[in-house]
Amino acid sequence: MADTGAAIELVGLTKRYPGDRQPSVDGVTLRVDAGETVVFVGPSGCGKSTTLKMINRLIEPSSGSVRINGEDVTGLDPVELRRGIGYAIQSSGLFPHLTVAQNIALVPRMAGWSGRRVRARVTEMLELVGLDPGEFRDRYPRRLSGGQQQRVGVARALAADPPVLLMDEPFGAVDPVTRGHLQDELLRLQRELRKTIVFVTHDVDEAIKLGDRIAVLGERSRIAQFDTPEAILAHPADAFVSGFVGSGAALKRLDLTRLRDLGVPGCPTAHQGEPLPQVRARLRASATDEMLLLDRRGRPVRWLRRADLTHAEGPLTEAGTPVGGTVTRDATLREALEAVLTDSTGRVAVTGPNGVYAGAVRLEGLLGTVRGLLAADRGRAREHQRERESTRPEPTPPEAEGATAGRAEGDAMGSAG
Ligand SMILES: Nc1ncnc2c1ncn2[C@@H]1O[C@H](COP(=O)(O)OP(=O)(O)OP(=O)(O)O)[C@@H](O)[C@H]1O
Repeated sequence: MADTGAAIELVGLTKRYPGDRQPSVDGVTLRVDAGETVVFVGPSGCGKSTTLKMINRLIEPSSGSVRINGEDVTGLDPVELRRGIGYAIQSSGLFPHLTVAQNIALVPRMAGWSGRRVRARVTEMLELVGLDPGEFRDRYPRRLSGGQQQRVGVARALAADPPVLLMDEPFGAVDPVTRGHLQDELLRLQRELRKTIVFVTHDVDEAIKLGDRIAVLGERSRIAQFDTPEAILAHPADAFVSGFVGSGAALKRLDLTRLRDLGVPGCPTAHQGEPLPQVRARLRASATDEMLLLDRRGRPVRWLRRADLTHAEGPLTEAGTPVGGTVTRDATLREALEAVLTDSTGRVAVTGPNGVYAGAVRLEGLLGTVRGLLAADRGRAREHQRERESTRPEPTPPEAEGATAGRAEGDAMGSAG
């Protein structure tokens, strides 16, 4: 049975490595809700990994606390604690002398599961991450590609069904295409499992794609902004965040919404074999100049304009122009925009399962939708900011400011979400 997420609270979490004058992580305060994916993103060396490893106590905090479902974990036995927290890292961290199955089975075995239950779980986990158990179970890690190793790493992290999953650049070591697939897999898994995930990356696009919320971290893990990807793109809190988010924020935003989220607009359709006068009448009665001809299985095959129908004499299957590219209802707005921009007449048919007609999008309509979306994001982000400002603590007296500035900002941002 799936153990779904647990809330995580970091309170004034600080790490000063021995011999360092400055802490590497300075007073991080934030809350990750149960079942949420929060991504820590920030420049190299800002303390993302250190913050993450303090959650499962691979690194002991110098001060501050971590609470999981309200319980302070700094008092727990670290080994016991780590059994309840999945952990996936960039190099996959697989033991080279153990097979795939043995690697995945490690934590369930330590937790005392029966051999039968462990074997069933290994099979289930391999299927979950898209690897054929028969083919991969008995392989050693050296006989896997980088992407396959990372999948096994994720399977191992999930094997004991922990409510919390920590992921430290888990897809950092693979090519961009495989990385995209692994990200899609994680999104799919997360829709099913609803774990609480803290994910570290320095790739802002990855953060935008995967995070329910993103914590943009600056030096010493100071929280520069903690908000939804939409709000961060629409309204970066300061120059550091906008510099980090980079150019093209509006285009990045288009990746966050899929056509199906918006409801795909329809367009008039005709079926092969329908009488021509009936088809002409339908197009005349519609507000548009063009319709889609569907084949016997309901798949769009040709675009028909009024003039095509006026001159049509033979079967409709030879009238008009063939449907070139189509997009599915799962396409992101960016993919849909790309498709209409490359179509010579600025429209594209949308399909559902089995290529069946689901609607059509046009350049003008899509641009209007995108403008509306960006304006709504800006409105919401401004609203968030006003809320944050109204809950910000009273200004610190000048003499104490230097000592607590980082902490106070972390508190204000952390409580905002
Ligand atoms: N074991 C350690 N001993 C001393 N200093 C350390 C140790 N681990 C990390 N640091 C220092 O702490 C700071 C933060 O490191 P950390 O690995 O947490 O950053 P990061 O944001 O995850 O970086 P990256 O994106 O490059 O992995 C760095 O200045 C690093 O040199």
